[in-house]
Amino acid sequence: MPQTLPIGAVLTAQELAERLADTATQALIDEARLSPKPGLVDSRSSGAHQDLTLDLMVRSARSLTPTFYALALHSWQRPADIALRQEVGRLGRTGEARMMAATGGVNTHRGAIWAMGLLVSAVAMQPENLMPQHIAQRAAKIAKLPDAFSPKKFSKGAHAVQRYQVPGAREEAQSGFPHIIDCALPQLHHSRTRGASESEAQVDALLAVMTRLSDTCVLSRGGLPALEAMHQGAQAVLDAGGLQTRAGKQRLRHLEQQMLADNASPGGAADLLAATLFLDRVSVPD
Ligand SMILES: CC(C)(COP(=O)(O)OP(=O)(O)OC[C@H]1O[C@@H](n2cnc3c(N)ncnc32)[C@H](O[C@H]2O[C@H](COP(=O)(O)OP(=O)(O)OP(=O)(O)O)[C@@H](O)[C@H]2O)[C@@H]1O)[C@@H](O)C(=O)NCCC(=O)NCCS
Ligand SMILES: Nc1ncnc2[nH]cnc12
Repeated sequence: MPQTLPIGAVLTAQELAERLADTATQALIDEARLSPKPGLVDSRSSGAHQDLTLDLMVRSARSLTPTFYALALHSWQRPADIALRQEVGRLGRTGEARMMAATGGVNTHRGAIWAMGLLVSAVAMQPENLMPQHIAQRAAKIAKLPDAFSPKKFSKGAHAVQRYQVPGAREEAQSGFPHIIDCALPQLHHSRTRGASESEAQVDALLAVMTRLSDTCVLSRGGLPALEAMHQGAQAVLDAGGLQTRAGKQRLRHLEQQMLADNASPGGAADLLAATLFLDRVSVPD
């Protein structure tokens, strides 16, 4: 069962930062190991990826602990203002550089650094207010502020957002992580309540995100047909009762075959699942 993090006003900034950094890192590792995940790296295979392995994902996650620690420490009891936005942006870019150094230049967790980094900051800003929706709203406030030092360079995500006129990673954060708050967390709780095992409940939470997210990784690799196939396939698994049921497992195998045929990987949904696991472990219920 997931550990509840006993965060309280009694923790020093350093103690809180250490706990948040460890919890964020573990959430990334748990996401990477979770199986079966269609198209993604998991404990069975590298999914649709040629340049990723589970070992690389775990190494990448571990390289990010100091970044999450620094984000928490610098955000401790601070308001969401331009100064904090710039600090968070600088630390996030340092994290991206650490990740690239740890993986030999492979992008394993860029989207995760963004989502998890903002949520780690948001917890540390107000550690006495730990309702998931409130944490996500604080993260959104930082994400909406401009970062004058952000380099203007090409990204596949920004290209997909423009080409398909859909929200991407930036917009997900700016709108308060609706796919975590309205899809993944409720599904996680629902599946647990229905008696699913912890890993089945986590896969169901991933699928709940995959039913609706405009995942720019899927769009970049397979365009709109691949995205629509993912939405429908993930919904079909949940309609059959999720991973807990025989029919759900069968439909998941079908979704996986479809995604591999499309060369599609829901990297954005995976990042949001990791962020969901983090929030599930540090927040208090609404
Ligand atoms: C705001 C940034 C996230 C930059 O965003 P942008 O869209 O411009 O850039 P991308 O570099 O494309 O990164 C976006 C990543 O976000 C994930 N994602 C995709 N869709 C969504 C969505 N709808 N909602 C949320 N998250 C989403 C996804 O990350 C995962 O996929 C990565 C692998 O992607 P890619 O390199 O395309 O890989 P492949 O398909 O495998 O490539 P090939 O093999 O085909 O070559 C992986 O990293 C996952 O994490 C998107 O990739 C943000 O980065 C930013 O502005 N940062 C600046 C620093 C900052 O301000 N930080 C503050 C907080 S710490
Ligand atoms: N498990 C995973 N496989 C591929 N890309 C990812 N991005 C984040 N988690 C991932």
